[in-house]
Amino acid sequence: CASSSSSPPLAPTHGGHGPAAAGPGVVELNPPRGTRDFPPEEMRLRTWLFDHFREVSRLIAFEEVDFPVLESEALFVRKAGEEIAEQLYSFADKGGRRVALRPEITPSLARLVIRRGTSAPLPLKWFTIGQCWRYERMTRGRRREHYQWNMDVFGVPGVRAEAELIQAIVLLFERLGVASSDVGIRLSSRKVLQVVLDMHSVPRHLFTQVCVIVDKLGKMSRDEIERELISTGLPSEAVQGIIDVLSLKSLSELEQVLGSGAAEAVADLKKLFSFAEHYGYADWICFDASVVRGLAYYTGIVFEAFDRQGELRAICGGGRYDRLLSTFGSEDVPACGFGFGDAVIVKLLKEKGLLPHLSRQIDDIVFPLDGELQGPASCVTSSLRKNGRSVDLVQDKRLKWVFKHAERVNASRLVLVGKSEWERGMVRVKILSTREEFEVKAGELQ
Ligand SMILES: OCc1cccc(Br)n1
Repeated sequence: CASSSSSPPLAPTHGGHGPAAAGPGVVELNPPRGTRDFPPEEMRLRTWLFDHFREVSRLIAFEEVDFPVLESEALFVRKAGEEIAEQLYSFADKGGRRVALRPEITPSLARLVIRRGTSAPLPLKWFTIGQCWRYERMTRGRRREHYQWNMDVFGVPGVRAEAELIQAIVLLFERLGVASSDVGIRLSSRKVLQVVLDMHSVPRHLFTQVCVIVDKLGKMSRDEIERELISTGLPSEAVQGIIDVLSLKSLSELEQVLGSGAAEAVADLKKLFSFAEHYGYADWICFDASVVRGLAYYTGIVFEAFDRQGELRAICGGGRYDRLLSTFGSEDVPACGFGFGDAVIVKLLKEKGLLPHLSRQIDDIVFPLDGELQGPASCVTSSLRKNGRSVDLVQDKRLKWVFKHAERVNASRLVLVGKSEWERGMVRVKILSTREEFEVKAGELQ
């Protein structure tokens, strides 16, 4: 009940007047640039998608965790030139502390694993769905926030963790009606790139920077990639070696070109392909040496889901990060995980005609036929809700409006509380699908 002088009036957006022209004292009604509101129809789609994320996480026996959207900036400061670090949504809070709206969730997961220490028996299989942020100059008009489903495994050094994660992704796609003819999962190992750099005596400290640059393949021209690689100080023959290896499309080619140096990477990949056969998702995955992903901390298998028509950005992506925890001053724990954003998948579903039709659904509408029956109507409503029925108690409307409303919200029943029926302890029930109508004792209505 703030007085009118203390808060500027919100521009009227309902009642048919439309938003007032922006001007002094009129609050901006759009959400901050790059962010979204979720009105009911959008929220139903988001809830539908997140329910699938949750159900798949349950199927793979992952536990849900959560974290603050706001983290210490230090959690994300890395020197590898990642876009995610360059676009960090960071600021000094009122206490002068450097904080950031998280751009990703993996560092928070790692922070909690460290906090929990050895009290948490390994392996840990954790998932979360959370909003992530970036501060990008709006010149590109891209979003500044999205929601990401993350699934991460801590304490499993072998690729069977990656095999579990890839099954989660495949199960999700299958639940949404996406087939392996629509989407593939390309995978490789960063150990491949490590071997190439070692072959050319490139210092190890350049590894993460090289990976971040190489990940821009497909988004930047090959010449630009080569120029960026040269600018890190790589000798030109190393750059050529990298570009040549990235075009390899089979493990046998990889073995031929890299020889025994790639033995570990090839063994990991062969084991993962073997697991894929046993899980039954082999037709979803393919080896692609150009996959490196753009996060500095990946150390092994990396993977990303892509639309086979090649029109969209990666739908999800992830990989192994066995040395992230030591960057936070802790003992390392082998780990791998993926992030699955809420935007590209919806674009894919739209393109494939796979978006669900999600309308509002209410079990009962209770309507008092005149004013002094509002009390009894509330009593009937309360009893139905305690029995688990979703009830819309409608007041101060004409009956014609109530029938229209019942149709709009796909109500199953209309419960009319009328004077003569109530005096006999009864209410009138209309089954809206069959038009069947009957009286029932108010106390027995379920
Ligand atoms: O995938 C990179 C990213 C991070 C935070 C927010 C958004 Br939108 N996109």
